[in-house]
Amino acid sequence: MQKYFELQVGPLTRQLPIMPISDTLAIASFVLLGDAELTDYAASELAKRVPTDFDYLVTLESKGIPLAQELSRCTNHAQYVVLRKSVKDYMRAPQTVPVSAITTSAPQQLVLDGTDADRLVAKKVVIVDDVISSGGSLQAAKTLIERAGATVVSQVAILAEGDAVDRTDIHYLAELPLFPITD
Ligand SMILES: Nc1ncnc2[nH]cnc12
Repeated sequence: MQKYFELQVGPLTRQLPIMPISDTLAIASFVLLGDAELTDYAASELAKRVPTDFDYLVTLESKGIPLAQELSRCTNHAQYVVLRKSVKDYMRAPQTVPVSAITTSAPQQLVLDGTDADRLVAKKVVIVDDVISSGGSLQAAKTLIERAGATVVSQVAILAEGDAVDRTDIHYLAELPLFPITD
């Protein structure tokens, strides 16, 4: 029988299906894409937690994109930057770093388009994502942003998962447990 974790974010409740991702670990599957209500609520709350003075939000493809869009609107920022998972033909001088993520077994990469890298030179950046878990994606994002000559002034997410709940260098709205599989 399908098991669920009840997630509470402020006044909003969601039933997240618990899905195995390996022989030993299951996660409560949090899919922000398509959840307009939660995206808007989370953005309005995160807007209170980001510094007043920053230049760009930077998010990671793909689940962070609607959140960055709405958070940009809430904080009056006309543009934000999306770090992609693959190099596209239309990119100029893309820069890549390897990344390991809890939900993807195959090696992944994170890509910053050179045009976006130029925009980030000497800028103050807030990284925004849906979930921070192992921190692998966040670290890769930070590496790309700093290589471009920008400074990360804050890191925010809707959820912190597993050990990320103890991090003091991120702001988040709710905790998400991991579910070890024992038999
Ligand atoms: N619990 C989760 N659900 C969806 N994506 C994730 N990425 C990291 N943890 C996740």
